[in-house]
Amino acid sequence: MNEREKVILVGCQLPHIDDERFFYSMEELASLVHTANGEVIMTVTQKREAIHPATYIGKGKVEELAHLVEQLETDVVIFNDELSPSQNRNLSRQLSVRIIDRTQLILDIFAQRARSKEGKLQVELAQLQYLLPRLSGQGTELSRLGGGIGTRGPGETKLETDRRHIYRRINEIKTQLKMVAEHRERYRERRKKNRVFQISLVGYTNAGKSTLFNRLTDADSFEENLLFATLDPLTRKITLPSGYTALLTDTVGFIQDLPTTLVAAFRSTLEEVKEADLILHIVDSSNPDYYNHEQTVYELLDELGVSAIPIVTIYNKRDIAHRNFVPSTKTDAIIISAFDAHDLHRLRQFIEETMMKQMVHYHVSIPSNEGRLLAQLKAETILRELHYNEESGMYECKGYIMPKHPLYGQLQQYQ
Ligand SMILES: Nc1nc2c(ncn2[C@@H]2O[C@H](COP(=O)(O)OP(=O)(O)OP(=O)(O)O)[C@@H](O)[C@H]2O)c(=O)[nH]1
Repeated sequence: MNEREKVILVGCQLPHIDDERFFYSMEELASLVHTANGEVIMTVTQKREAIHPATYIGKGKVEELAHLVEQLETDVVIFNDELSPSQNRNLSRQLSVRIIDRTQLILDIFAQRARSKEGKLQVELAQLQYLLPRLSGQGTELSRLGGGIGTRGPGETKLETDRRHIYRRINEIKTQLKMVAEHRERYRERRKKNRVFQISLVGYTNAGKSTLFNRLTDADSFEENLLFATLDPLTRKITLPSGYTALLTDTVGFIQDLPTTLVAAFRSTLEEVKEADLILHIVDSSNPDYYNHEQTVYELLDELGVSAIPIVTIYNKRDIAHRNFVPSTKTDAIIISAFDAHDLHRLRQFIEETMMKQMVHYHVSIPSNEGRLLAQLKAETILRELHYNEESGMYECKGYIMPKHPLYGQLQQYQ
């Protein structure tokens, strides 16, 4: 979508969707349009028993819409759902303006935002998969125009070339994606060997993940008041109050009713979460729909098969929390604002304490000539206490270590 295009939003409320849900989903669509740089000038909604098979909304509503499109000099009409290829065609014809559906809009945003090679490839794949059935829809029409029975119209020939081209590109992308995945696997193995504690940030889109990621890691990741600012996992070091460093990974924000083509494509960007030792679930406490957002994230995590990984909840945006907000999670939780320095300090402590619950306590006496071991304890474990005992000539160390860490075995001899 081009900058500041004038947009009319269209939504259809079916009997099983209550008013509140419908309202939020239209609000979310408006946010998506804002993210894509469009300007919403009007919202048109209709209550229906079922979607109209030919035009999505009813005949009268289409006429009303056509009128508005002209009157308001609209550039684009965006539907809050995925339109079938024929609905899209019929509506384009009757409204004589560009028609976009929710899937296409999300694909557009993903395309704008993808940064890594893998992200870009996945978006292109999803775009081509979206395009394929729509291309064939157009084809029947073109071939009808092009020639009689049994002959091949020019449109159809072009269509087949296009289609062959798309299939070829899809295969290329799949091969490249495989290579990228293999590379990631090797990288992951290396990280695992180093036994670093890995933390993943997950959450509904716009919850504040990138903001927290930046503030916790002192690195400038992409952060904006735009949905989906984060499309690719980013990993950086986080230093905790004891001086222990862990790895923190930011992930793609999730959204309800993500188009199926995208769920498949984007799941692999969440693969990193599977490797996490701890998941931090960020929730936007200022969003009135926060409870459903939480459930959406839980569902996704369940699908990913990561229910065995410890998870804690961070309720963010305390400064503007919604008046009805009550923490609803069964997990350990903390309420913070990413903009408050003191809260960030509390958060670091909270994270460290949570990590300690997964570690085992150690108390060892290290001879003073074991400088290397001491340095390792400082960097790779949570070292809570360290003092030199003059009498014994030993360093007394107390702290917490991951049981899977190779140092754990080594420490036994110094107990
Ligand atoms: N008032 C307030 N705003 C916040 C807070 N944390 C983040 N924000 C704002 O919320 C918006 C979204 O934050 P992001 O960090 O981009 O959100 P995200 O979860 O990474 O979003 P996606 O990349 O879309 O998944 C930005 O405008 C932030 O400035 C907070 O504690 N209080």
